[in-house]
Parts: sequence; structure tokens; C-alpha cells
Amino acid sequence: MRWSSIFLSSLSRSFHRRLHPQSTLNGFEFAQHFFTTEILSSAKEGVLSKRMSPFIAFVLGGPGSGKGTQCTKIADAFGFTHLSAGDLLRKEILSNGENGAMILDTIKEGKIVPSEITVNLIRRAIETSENHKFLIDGFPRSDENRIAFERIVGAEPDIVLFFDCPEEEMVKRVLSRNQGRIDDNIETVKKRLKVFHTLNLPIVNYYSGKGKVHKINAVGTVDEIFEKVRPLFAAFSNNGKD
Ligand SMILES: Nc1ncnc2c1ncn2[C@@H]1O[C@H](COP(=O)(O)OP(=O)(O)OP(=O)(O)O)[C@@H](O)[C@H]1O
Ligand SMILES: Nc1ccn([C@H]2C[C@H](O)[C@@H](COP(=O)(O)O)O2)c(=O)n1
Ligand SMILES: [Mg+2]
Repeated sequence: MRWSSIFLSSLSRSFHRRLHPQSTLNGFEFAQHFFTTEILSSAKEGVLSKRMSPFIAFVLGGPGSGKGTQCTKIADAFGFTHLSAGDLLRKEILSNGENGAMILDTIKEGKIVPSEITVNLIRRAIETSENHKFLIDGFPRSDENRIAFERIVGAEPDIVLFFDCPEEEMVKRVLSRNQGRIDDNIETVKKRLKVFHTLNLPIVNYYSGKGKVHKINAVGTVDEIFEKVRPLFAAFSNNGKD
């Protein structure tokens, strides 16, 4: 083996270990992973312009914890495509599709829309995107969501961000959001908080067990929180917008 390849291989291996501390890849498996996820992602044109497997970050947190706000900033700074599951569902309501009325009722009740519907909206958005880096905001919200994503999209997240915010602060933020959302009222927020504890938090625990969760204290100004998020994404990117 040439020195340059030994050097590159060890550099990329340590980079990979920093990003995936739980990784057990080694030898051939590691080289394969590195080729498909790191090298192909930097190619700009032709058949290599899209990574074989996209880079996926799930972004979790309670209602009003600031997921959407931070995703906008990450997308701007690091060239990710921001896919909000809630926004995709709201668009589906507006498009008068066959599931629109059911989705509206479910959102009003603060419940979770059947996974197949949400996952297919996400899948379509990934497939029609030219990008290979995605922030999937507000998903998965349940074990059923997670399993459906693995089955239908056939992928797992590379990282999971979890915005940890006290309940009182989340309620305050939702009630002053003022974007005309049907679920931004105290009755629905209470229901969404229950769903957050019973269905969403177990997902965070599941990915914690896999060493994928980056927990961010979501109290502070938007910019202060982004400064905690930035280093995670800087580690994935050479120059901020690869
Ligand atoms: N760090 C912050 N400090 C104060 N207000 C914030 C902060 N981050 C976001 N907000 C505001 O709180 C409200 C909720 O934020 P955002 O929509 O980003 O939350 P979310 O986690 O996406 O919520 P949801 O799950 O309900 O979509 C918005 O009005 C936003 O401007
Ligand atoms: N995975 C998801 C994401 C969202 N929904 C529904 C239920 C949520 O209360 C609503 C709003 O989502 P948000 O904009 O707060 O992320 O959308 C769902 O059923 N499944
Ligand atoms: Mg949101």
C-alpha cells in the first residue's frame, strides 16, 4: 500500500470514528462505507453527483423546542435540504388529496398520522431532490414511524439531534408562534406533550442506545443554540457548503 493511501485511510478512519463513536466497522467494511458515504458525497458531477446512500439527520424534540428554527439555520449554513414531516403533512392537507381530511383531524387532535403516509411523503421528497444531505425534522415520532422508514426508505439516520427543552418554555413558544397553525392552542399542545412523552421520547432513547443522539440544551437565544449545533455539522463538511 502506498503511503498516501495509508495516510488517507487512517485520516478518514479517525474522522469516521469521531462521527460514529459506536462504529464497529473495520477493514474492508470501513473502506466500503468510506467510499460510499464520504468520497462519493464530495463528487460534484455525473453519476457520482448523488451519494449512493444519502446523509440523513433526524431532528427531534418536543413541540416548540425549536427544531424548525434550527433546521433552517443548518440548511442555510451547511447546504442540507430541510424536510419537515409536519410541513409535508400540512401541504398534503392543502393539496386536497384523499388523505387530507384525515390528516387535518389527526393534527388537530395532536395525534400521529399513519406512518405509511408520512414516510411516503418523505421518500418522495428525498427521491426528487438533487441533494444528498437531509434534515428530517419531527420524524420519527413513534416506533411505528421508525420501522416504516426503515422498510420503505431503506435507510437509518447518520445522526439524531435532540432539542431538549423544558415543557413550560415549549408551551410559551408554541402559544406565541402566531403562524396560524391549527394545533397551536393550549388543548392541542397538552395532547402533543403527552404524545411526546409516550411515543417520541422512546425513539430518542432507542437512538441513544445506538450512540447516534446529540442532545442539545434548547434554552437560550436562537443564535446561542445554533452555536452548539454548528460544530456537529462542521465536522461533516469541508467548507460549510460542500
Ligand atoms: N431559542 C429560541 N428562543 C425563543 N424562541 C424560539 C427559539 N427557537 C425558536 N423559537 C420560536 O418558538 C416557536 C417554535 O419554534 P419552532 O417552530 O422552530 O419549533 P418546533 O420544534 O419546530 O415546533 P413544532 O414541533 O411545533 O413544529 C417559533 O415561534 C420560533 O420563532
Ligand atoms: N412524524 C410525524 C410528524 C408530524 N405529524 C403530525 C402530528 C404533529 O402534531 C403535526 C405537526 O408536526 P410538527 O410541525 O410539530 O413537526 O404533524 C405526524 O403525525 N407524524
Ligand atoms: Mg416545526
